Amino acid sequence: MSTTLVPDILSVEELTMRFGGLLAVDRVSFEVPRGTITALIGPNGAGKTTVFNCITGFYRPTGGAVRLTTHEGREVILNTLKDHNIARAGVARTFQNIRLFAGMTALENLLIAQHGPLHRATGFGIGALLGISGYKAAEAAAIERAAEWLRAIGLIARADDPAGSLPYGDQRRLEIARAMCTGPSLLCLDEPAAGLNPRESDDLARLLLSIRDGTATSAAPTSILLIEHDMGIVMRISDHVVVLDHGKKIAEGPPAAIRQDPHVIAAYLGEAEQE
Ligand SMILES: Nc1ncnc2c1ncn2[C@@H]1O[C@H](COP(=O)(O)OP(=O)(O)OP(=O)(O)O)[C@@H](O)[C@H]1O
Repeated sequence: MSTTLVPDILSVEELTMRFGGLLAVDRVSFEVPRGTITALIGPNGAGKTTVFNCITGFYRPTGGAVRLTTHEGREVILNTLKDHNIARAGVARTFQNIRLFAGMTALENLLIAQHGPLHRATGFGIGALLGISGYKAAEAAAIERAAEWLRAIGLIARADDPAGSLPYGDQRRLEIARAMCTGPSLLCLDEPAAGLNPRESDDLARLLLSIRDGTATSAAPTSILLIEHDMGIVMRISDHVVVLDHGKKIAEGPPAAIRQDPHVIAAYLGEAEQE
């Protein structure tokens, strides 16, 4: 879809997911252009979360393909991998419901996210237990990365507070920081603005733009795929919008065009206006 020579970060090709007799996703194709925030929108039951679950390995699609081209230019066919290998390939996600470790501190939540990379960095060896320097260096880097993200989301002063004691909007941003601590090529967010007040939504919008642009921390600019019902946020921060209805793609384009698309107005925005 992109007109540049840079490969899209994600390419979804003829993706199909059937649950028994229900065709939840019907030959859906779209791309997430590199360096963008791409939103996946549509009415309830349109198939958005199912598409997400196919991309992130929670479901094995009935048909079609999902290709990721990582930061380093490596192409990975995601639909053949298990979910932990998809995470390792560079796809991080958050869920509709908050899934932090509520009793652990904000900092601990961000360190746990880096457990796999930390151990890989040291060859899963006994060095970790013996405190050998390679492990110590990797551990220090993990703590520095966590601190950077805590600063980026304005929670460094609450690093040692249990995650469950934080206000809801802070927990939402902490989940995003946790996903970013894995150093993904693609960040997938399922309704990150759900339940946020207007100020929290503004904070979220700023955070997502800074993640896309690589200005949040020293991490590279990161492409984002976003499911979101809050049209205010979608229209404000998305570069590209894909619209599903009844399992099919009905429109795709920049937010300004999507806002005026008659199919979208009929299927989704029109419905919202009637509420
Ligand atoms: N595990 C499953 N088993 C059977 N049917 C499912 C399953 N997951 C989703 N569905 C069905 O697939 C269709 C698409 O659901 P999905 O959750 O992907 O929609 P959505 O666009 O994310 O909706 P919402 O905005 O309400 O979250 C729905 O009819 C849903 O009931």
